[in-house]
Amino acid sequence: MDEKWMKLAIEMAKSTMGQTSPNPAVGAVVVKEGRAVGMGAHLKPGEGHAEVHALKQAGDQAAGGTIYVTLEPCSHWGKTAPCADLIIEKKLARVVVASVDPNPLVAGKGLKKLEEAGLDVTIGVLKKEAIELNEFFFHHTATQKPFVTLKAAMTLDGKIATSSGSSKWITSEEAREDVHRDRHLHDAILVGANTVKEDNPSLTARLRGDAISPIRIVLDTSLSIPSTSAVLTDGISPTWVICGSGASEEKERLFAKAPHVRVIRMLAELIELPELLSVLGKEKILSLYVEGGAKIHGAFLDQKAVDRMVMYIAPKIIGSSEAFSVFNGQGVQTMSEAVELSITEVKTIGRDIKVTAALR
Ligand SMILES: Nc1c(/N=C/[C@H](O)[C@H](O)[C@H](O)COP(=O)(O)O)[nH]c(=O)[nH]c1=O
Ligand SMILES: Nc1c(N[C@@H]2O[C@H](COP(=O)(O)O)[C@@H](O)[C@H]2O)[nH]c(=O)[nH]c1=O
Ligand SMILES: [Zn+2]
Repeated sequence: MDEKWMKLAIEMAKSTMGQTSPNPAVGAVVVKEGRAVGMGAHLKPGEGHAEVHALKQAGDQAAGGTIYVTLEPCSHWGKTAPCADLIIEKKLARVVVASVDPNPLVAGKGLKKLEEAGLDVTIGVLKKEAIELNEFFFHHTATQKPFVTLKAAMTLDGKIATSSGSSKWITSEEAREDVHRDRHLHDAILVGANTVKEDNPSLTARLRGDAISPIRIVLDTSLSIPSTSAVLTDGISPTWVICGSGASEEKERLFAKAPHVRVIRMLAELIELPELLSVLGKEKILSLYVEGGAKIHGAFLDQKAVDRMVMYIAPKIIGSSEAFSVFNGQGVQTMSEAVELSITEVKTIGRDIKVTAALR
């Protein structure tokens, strides 16, 4: 029966993915004599944790019951009171946890507190599913840098635009909606100055129904994008323009006039990815969706700053040696240096294919 209740907790946590960052997505169910008496998920950073919602609903039926949580109950004072203490106070008899919380403030302390208070603690029920749920949170806790997903949309012959720069559209409506779903799941989306100049993209998650648009990050060493660009003027979601140390102060002031725009100046002349990722990590960006173009993709590949590749392939051929391929930059000279991946998913979306691969 443990799996049945943990499955419910995981389903609830899954439904909140994309809205809890920089906190993990967490689900909790309180069960008493075989019946669910309380359930809840963490809905927004700074608000109640999953356990708090579930225990509130359970009321005094929680005493003597079991609580199933997808993540180890926290034991520290963050923006909210520690859940481990609340579980003890409400006299639960048993706690079932799917995954341990890697946050150094919690890591094992919550479980220890519960065991010392005499509760029966079970760990690891549906652990794999629970960890997959919070891959971005666990990665950021371990590295202090965002989990990087690199996404490209290409023709069957590996091009992202014709020699004249035409690229609308390569993939179909359904595939582009799938992209918007992935944008919703990431804290930030990143493109280079050339993509802004070529496509003037909005980089928002415009799903049928509701979606959360990520923070839009534009790598623009010399602040060269037009001040009329959609990302600078539409005010739909925050835009952070990253520039080199030598970019014009005048342009910086002009861009930063819009309330939703921030200019972040790097220490180096050129934007170095390791510095960028640690700056974003400090800004609590747990996940970064790198949408292009070829120069950006080349830089992330050359510097091995990618955790997952998502390739959309359309059944179209455009040919020409002048057409734009997916990765500019250095690349490798011999096949033995090729970047090795393991393909984790292949699926068709409408007439396109989506290939997801993890770096080995
Ligand atoms: N050209 C294609 C893409 N092109 C992606 C570009 O990098 C840029 O993000 C687009 O112009 C998206 O703009 P917006 O944010 O929707 O306004 N991406 C895709 O998945 N398929 C394509 O065919
Ligand atoms: N969201 C969540 C937990 N999140 C844990 O607590 C930290 C955030 O604390 P606070 O700033 O107080 O919200 C977060 O980094 C993670 O370690 N823990 C839980 O017991 N249940 C929850 O539902
Ligand atoms: Zn908590």
